[in-house]
Amino acid sequence: MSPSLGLVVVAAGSSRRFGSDKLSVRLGGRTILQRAVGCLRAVFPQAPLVVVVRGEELEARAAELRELGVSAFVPGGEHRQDSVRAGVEALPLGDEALVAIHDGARPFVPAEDLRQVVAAAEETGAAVLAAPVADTVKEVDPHGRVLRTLPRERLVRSLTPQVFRVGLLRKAWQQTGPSLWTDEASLLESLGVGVKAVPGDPRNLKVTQPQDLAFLRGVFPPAMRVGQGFDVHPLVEGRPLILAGVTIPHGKGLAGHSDADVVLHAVTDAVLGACGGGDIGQHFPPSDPQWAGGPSRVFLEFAVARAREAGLSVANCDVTVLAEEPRLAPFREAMRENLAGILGVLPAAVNIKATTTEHLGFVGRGEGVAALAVVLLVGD
Ligand SMILES: Nc1ccn([C@@H]2O[C@H](COP(=O)(O)OP(=O)(O)OP(=O)(O)O)[C@@H](O)[C@H]2O)c(=O)n1
Ligand SMILES: C[C@](O)(CO)[C@H](O)COP(=O)(O)O
Repeated sequence: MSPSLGLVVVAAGSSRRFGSDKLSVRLGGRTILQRAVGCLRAVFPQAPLVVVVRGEELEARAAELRELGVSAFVPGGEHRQDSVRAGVEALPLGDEALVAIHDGARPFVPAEDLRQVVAAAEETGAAVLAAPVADTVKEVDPHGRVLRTLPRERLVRSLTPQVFRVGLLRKAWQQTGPSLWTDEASLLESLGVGVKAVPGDPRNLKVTQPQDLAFLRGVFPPAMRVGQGFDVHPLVEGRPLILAGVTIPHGKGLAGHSDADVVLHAVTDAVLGACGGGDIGQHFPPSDPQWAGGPSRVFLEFAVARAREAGLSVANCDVTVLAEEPRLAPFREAMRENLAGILGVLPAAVNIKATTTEHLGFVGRGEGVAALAVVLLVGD
């Protein structure tokens, strides 16, 4: 039995007005296209879903959307309406079925809006989501001279999804010539088909220009992940004391497999912790001779790269060093700058504190140095 509802997301545009690939921009940790497709998939988990993409992006988009149960990716056409047609014709739908057509550039559709517009189309054969107009709307001539003010109470902005009986669309495509339509509702209207406007959430915005993102970043706040790290190394004769990559003159230094930079180790664990990347020993085991005596910045660079792969970058880092001696205040700025450089942030986003333990415990007896770190990662 063929399905009663199919879904099409059009994503084959050129983002000309935006200036770069807008559908790949991340909002709250997911791309605009992932969010647009995800809105439909969440409400209709079983419906066949076609995503129409630019020919050269077929593979990349398939990878990007692999968890969303897309039935097929098809190449788009020159205009949005060509892409819509390619998507609808790729679905296994009879004339009586409904198809919901959605812009890949609209990342926010409330589930209830989607259910309402489909329900309206079941009744009428053609329905679109539509938002009220808040401004006074005027018609102007090509020179910008106002011709008239339109009656605002009867105006709405046409959104997507737009839902139609497939047979109505097929008939319309047969009957019309090469005219351009900015949406499928206008195509049907031109043939006298009644289209129901269903009130939709005004936050269902189509990303068209870069400034549209400012609004949507409020709808999808960035992901925030916090991580903590802790490390200890023994203080011994005959080793340099290296903290946050800075060599500090002192009679003793820290013992360890690498350069034993206790600060960088604690920060590495904090970054790994924040992005769910395990811990330093897992990635750089002390049993592996290649890290013997090596600089610990390699470990932190690895952790930062790991976070970046997850779409996260460092917002700030706070470190506490526990050492009875030497006094670290004279080296604090150098340590801060070095650490900031590795984390890829300004020094103002890094804070280094030092404290003794009042002669208590292994730190107090001068047997070792400990470091605690907290890192905040933010997504884009
Ligand atoms: N030939 C086209 C043109 C547009 N679209 C899709 O239709 C939606 C609405 O189009 P628009 O916002 O105009 O996107 P772009 O065409 O990418 O933008 P621009 O006109 O600025 O190039 C977008 O999801 C876009 O990817 C499409 O699939 N095929
Ligand atoms: C379909 C649409 O999103 C409804 O408002 C709009 O018409 C698309 O227009 P565009 O020029 O393709 O961005």
